[in-house]
Amino acid sequence: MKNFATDLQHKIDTKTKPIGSLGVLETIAFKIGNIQQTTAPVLSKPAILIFAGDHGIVNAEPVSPFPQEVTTQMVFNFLQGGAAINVFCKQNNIDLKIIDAGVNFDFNNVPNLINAKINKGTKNYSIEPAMSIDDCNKAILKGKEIVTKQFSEGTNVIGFGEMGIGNTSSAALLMSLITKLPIKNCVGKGTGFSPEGVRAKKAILKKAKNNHQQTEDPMEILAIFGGYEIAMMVGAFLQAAKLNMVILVDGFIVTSALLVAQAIDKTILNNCIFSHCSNEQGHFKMLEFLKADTVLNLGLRLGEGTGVALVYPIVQAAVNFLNQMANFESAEVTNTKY
Ligand SMILES: O=C(O)c1ccc[n+]([C@@H]2O[C@H](COP(=O)([O-])O)[C@@H](O)[C@H]2O)c1
Ligand SMILES: Cc1cc2nc[nH]c2cc1C
Repeated sequence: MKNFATDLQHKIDTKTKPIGSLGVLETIAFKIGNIQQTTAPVLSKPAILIFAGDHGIVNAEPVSPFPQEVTTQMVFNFLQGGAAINVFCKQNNIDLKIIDAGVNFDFNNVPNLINAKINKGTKNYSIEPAMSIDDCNKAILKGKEIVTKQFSEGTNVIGFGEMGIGNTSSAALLMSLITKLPIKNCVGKGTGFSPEGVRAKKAILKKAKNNHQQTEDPMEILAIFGGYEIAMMVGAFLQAAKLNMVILVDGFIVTSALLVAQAIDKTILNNCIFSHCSNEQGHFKMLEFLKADTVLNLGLRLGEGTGVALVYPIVQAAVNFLNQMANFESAEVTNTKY
């Protein structure tokens, strides 16, 4: 008896094209068909959720060339439609939501901003855990709740973006603890540090890592070194997989949240498509750890979910060829004899 995967592969292989000639689009089509367990998958109401949060360490140590207030300023920029992610979402008809996960500013019911604030930024993990386990859990729950709401609005394909000055440092620490790679392989220039800046950042983060009891528990690692936006994305990943959505994975910080989420539940990876390889040194090794192939390699290093917004038309094209192309028989095209 033939199984489902064989039927799906047969449908892909009998389209009017040489076998394999649509390359990565064929891999994507197979993956989405497999997620939805159908040979005629549908993508509905694509959405990107941007989680924003501040990091206590930023005001104490030189881990970013930008000051903390840029997180707040960029949240206003997202709400006004002026950021890169706004432009790309508009171009590709992607629903965009902005979430205050833990920004160090009182927004006081600013229209269109989803208020999920747990605290006004994390604590400085050079000296104490960034979050209490309790607050970290609250963030995870909020992330789950927000994804459930988006799903109830009809979304079955989702991506996450983030904004948080200093969050490449958190991401590097999470990466180092989960992959067991040394800090030096996980730290990069972030928003644009000079080589000297990166050197100092590595020394600060190595010291911060050694200031805490080493643990292998993903929840503890997240609470000690994470951020509210990262913890909320961990919850978002877990819930999106539970709801069997197609999950599009963005750059370095978003993938660090996925590293934590997959340490809690490995099966999440079955639902993930990786948009791009970020230019942040460390992302490539993160992807290698996850055995993940990416679709784009555009030298992106922005975050916000921009890789996801840019890859979406290609993902849609994969589903469209599967649903709309003729096959050799229907189009009466002669297939290979050999
Ligand atoms: O997504 C990426 O690969 C990425 C790589 C480097 C930087 N970023 C963005 O830059 C910010 C963090 O950089 P930093 O230098 O402040 O740690 C944060 O807002 C991220 O969205 C994002
Ligand atoms: C300007 C700016 C825009 C960003 N978008 C995501 N991270 C960012 C960091 C900075 C500094």
